[in-house]
Amino acid sequence: MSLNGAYSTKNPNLEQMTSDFLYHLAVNIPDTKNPTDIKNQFGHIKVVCLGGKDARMRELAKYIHENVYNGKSGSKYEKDIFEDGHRYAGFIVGSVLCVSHGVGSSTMSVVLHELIKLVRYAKCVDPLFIRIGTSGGLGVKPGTVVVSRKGYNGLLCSEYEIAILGERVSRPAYFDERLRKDLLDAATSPDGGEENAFSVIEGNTMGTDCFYEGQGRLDGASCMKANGEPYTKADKLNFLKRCHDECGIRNIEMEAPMFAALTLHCGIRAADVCVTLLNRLEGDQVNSTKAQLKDFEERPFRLVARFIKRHILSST
Ligand SMILES: O=P(O)(O)O[C@@H]1C[C@H](O)[C@@H](CO)O1
Ligand SMILES: O=c1cc[nH]c(=O)[nH]1
Repeated sequence: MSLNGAYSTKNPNLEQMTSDFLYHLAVNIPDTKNPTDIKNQFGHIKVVCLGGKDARMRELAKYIHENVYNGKSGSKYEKDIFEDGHRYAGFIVGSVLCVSHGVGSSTMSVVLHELIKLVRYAKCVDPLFIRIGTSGGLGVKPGTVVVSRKGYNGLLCSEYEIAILGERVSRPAYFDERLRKDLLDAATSPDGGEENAFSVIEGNTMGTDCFYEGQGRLDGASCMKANGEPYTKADKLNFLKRCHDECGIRNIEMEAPMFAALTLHCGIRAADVCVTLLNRLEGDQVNSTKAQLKDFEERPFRLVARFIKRHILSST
């Protein structure tokens, strides 16, 4: 399903707040009814790209400057605009904001809440949020880029569950269909031929709260089942095959259900675009060389940059 662009925060208390401080971004909004500075700085943003590492987001800003704006973005894209918060890094390049989110849903949800408020204060029009990440693949060649349909949690449910006021709250976790299709379209040349030297596929994405046991790895500090017995390679492969066959999961990372759920809840169109670093049916250790990792991490950049050129900048 695709959203209509009418996004909103889901918090009536914000209407009563005359000022706001986005603590982790160190962004001050002294007058929420008339946030002129915020509008001037961020009002033109059309795409917010998110990814785990500060350095990757800095690289992405540079890549977009060079490849989307042909070196003429006119932006100080190397300046970390959130550096005073000492938590996340942010870089503006043209109408794109690139922000790091750390590892996992808890660190990403903090920056996501603050960014959703930020785009709303800035009155950005139909901003798109795209996560540009890495993941472990399931039955796909390392280096494949997966554009997610739905996020699944580690219990194989497509939902994000959070404890709020001592109660379990569960929210659906699917990504925007139109945005996914536009991203997949950007993987092909106008005549329908494959432009990429790598595969771009759609699939479901499992996002877990743990890189090791949560993803069925055998190489964590612990490797135990619910009954306290160690799990075996066969147990792991059984689970990963269930993920693949029963749920259509093609990659595993640590943010998809939360990211899908919070953006959907607030009416923000979002996508998860992750490269797979390894095939988890073949192993657990991420031991790509530095050069391979650079090549792999750049693949989602290439897709998203082409999407921005084709679907965002061409319509302005
Ligand atoms: O965006 P990144 O590459 O950081 O995303 C994945 C999922 C976790 O955050 C992390 C685990 O290594 O990488
Ligand atoms: O296997 C992997 C690789 C990257 N990120 C993950 O969360 N899992």
